Formats: sequence, structure tokens, C-alpha cells
Amino acid sequence: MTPLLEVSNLVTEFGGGKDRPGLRAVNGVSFTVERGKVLGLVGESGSGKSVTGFSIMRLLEKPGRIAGGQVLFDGEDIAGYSDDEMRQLRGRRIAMVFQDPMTTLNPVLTIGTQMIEAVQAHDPVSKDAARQRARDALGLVGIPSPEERLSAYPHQFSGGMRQRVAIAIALLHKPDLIIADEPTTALDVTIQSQIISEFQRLTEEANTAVIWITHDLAIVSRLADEIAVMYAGRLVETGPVGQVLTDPRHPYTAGLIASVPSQNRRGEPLRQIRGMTPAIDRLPKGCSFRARCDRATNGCLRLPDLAPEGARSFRCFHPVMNESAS
Ligand SMILES: Nc1ncnc2c1ncn2[C@@H]1O[C@H](COP(=O)(O)OP(=O)(O)OP(=O)(O)O)[C@@H](O)[C@H]1O
Repeated sequence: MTPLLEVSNLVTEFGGGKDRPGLRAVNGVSFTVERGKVLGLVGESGSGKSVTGFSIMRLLEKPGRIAGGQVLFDGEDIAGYSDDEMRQLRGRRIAMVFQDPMTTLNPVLTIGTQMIEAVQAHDPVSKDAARQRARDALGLVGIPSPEERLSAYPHQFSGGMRQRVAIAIALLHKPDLIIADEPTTALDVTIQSQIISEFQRLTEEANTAVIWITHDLAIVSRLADEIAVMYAGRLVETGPVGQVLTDPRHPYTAGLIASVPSQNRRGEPLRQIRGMTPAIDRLPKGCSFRARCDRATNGCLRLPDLAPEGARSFRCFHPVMNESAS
């Protein structure tokens, strides 16, 4: 069966032109997402996670542009779709949830008006039927008194409730894929946990595939089937989440896991990856992680390929081998 989403060699640049390369925020990224499965896309700030999500959705702001690669959605290359074709797909078959729900919501319209518009944008149903769908969707994401809340404006909701509304809008048309870009990062942990559980239940019921963009490995271990780790615009490790998180191969993945606070002992300094992610306009030659890596050798002046090993793949000449895990 064709995967729901197949991203191959995606390159996204900012600026540049015909003869001038731009800044490569996404540099040859390939991954697949199967129907109903959750991919956790992780990496430090600036690694290119959001730009990958925006490229798939074709919501890149100028001067951002897809400079190469393919995005096959249900077997069709949507990277070449016109803006109109893309608008048809967005909201109906692919939806996005952002860190700030106000990216989705309009502050001057009631939630009801916005949700009815969102229903009618893709389904030619009556206003009453659309209102009913909106009410049901608010109920599904745990908004109390949904009928009354339809008449409220976004500012009359708490941050957590606003994010639930944004999720309800994303789920309105039962999309095949949701790209969730750090949707719980700005919320406190209890609300975060409730929203993740509800999101998980709703997407499982509708067999929706999800790309969950985050830097939080705890969320990924709870939610995702597969993980893809990005570093400086490239994927450095991919695979089933259980395998990668318990037995990482790439030293960067291992460093990320070791720096999770719960992995550290009380009283000892928190382990962290030394140094900083290189800026995308000053990427070092070869492996971009080598300046921060204890395992690097002169051989790392060449760029390793993302090489497969069973169900996983990693981009490293000197992978971590955890014998106790095998
Ligand atoms: N509009 C823009 N113009 C120029 N460069 C940009 C623009 N948007 C993003 N970038 C660059 O693209 C790179 C990747 O950014 P991106 O937002 O995808 O990172 P991220 O991994 O999602 O980080 P974060 O977790 O902080 O959102 C960064 O180096 C960023 O500076």
C-alpha cells in the first residue's frame, strides 16, 4: 500500500535565486508517514522542524521556497500543486495545529462563525448543519457548554481552551493527516497532558496520521510510533520510537536523550550537549554535528549518508552501540 505521506529529498531555502543558493533550512529530508500513525519530528530550536511542516502544507512565507524534492500525499506530488489545489487539500485532508492557536483563530469573530465557515469551506451543508458539526466538535475536544461557547470570542477562552478549539477546527473534516507544530509547548503540564490524551484518542478513532513537531522527547515517547531526529536541516536518525529512544545510534540523539532531566541524577550537573547548533549559513564541512561530538574523527569531514539498519536509519560513521540494549 502507498504510504499516506512520502517526503523525498525535500529542500527548502530562504532567499537565493537562479544562480545563487539560498539558506537551506531543510536540506534533503526524506521520510514516510503511514495512515493512522504518529511521527514525532524532533530536534533543537532552528533544526528545521517547523519549516519542514510548513513546506508540506505549502504555508511558507516569502522568501521561503521549496527548492527541490517531492511531497507525495496519497501517491500524488503535492509540491507541484497550484495554490488553489493546495487550498482544497488544506483543512479537508491535511490540517495543521500551531503552537499559538491565534494563528488559526481570528480575534474579531466568534468561535461559532469561524467554525461554521471552516465546515462550509469544504462541505456544502446548511448553516444549521454546520453549526451542529461545530458544536459536536467542541464537545469532542472537551469544551464544556459547547452551544454557549459558540457565541464567544477567542479572548474569552483560556490558552488551553483556545488550543482545544484550534484542534476541534483541525479535526472538523476528519483529515487524513494533521501536522501539529508544538501545540502544547505554551501550556502548563496538566493541560498539556489532557490535550495530548484527547488528541491521541480522537486521532486514533478517526485513523488520522500525525506529524507531531516538538523538542520534547517525553511527548514523543508517549505519542509517536516513529521518530525522526533533525539536526541543522538534515535528518540524522529515524526509526520506531521504542528502538531509537532506548538504543539511539546517532550521538546527537543519544545526547538529546541523556539531557532529559528525568535521565539525570539529583545533585549532579544536568548533562547537556556541549556547544551550539551551527547556523545554517555557516554549516561546517561534512557532518554538521562533528564539532560537538566526542566520537568525531577526521573521517567526519565527509558527510555520512542516512544509512538504513533494519527499520531504522542514521547518519553517522561512528554510531553509538549500546550492547545492553541488544
Ligand atoms: N522567514 C525566514 N527567513 C529566513 N530564515 C528562516 C525563516 N524562517 C525560518 N528560518 C530559518 O530556518 C531554520 C529552521 O527554522 P525552524 O523554525 O524550522 O526551526 P525549528 O526546528 O522548528 O525550531 P523551533 O523549535 O525554534 O521552532 C532556522 O535557521 C531559521 O532561522
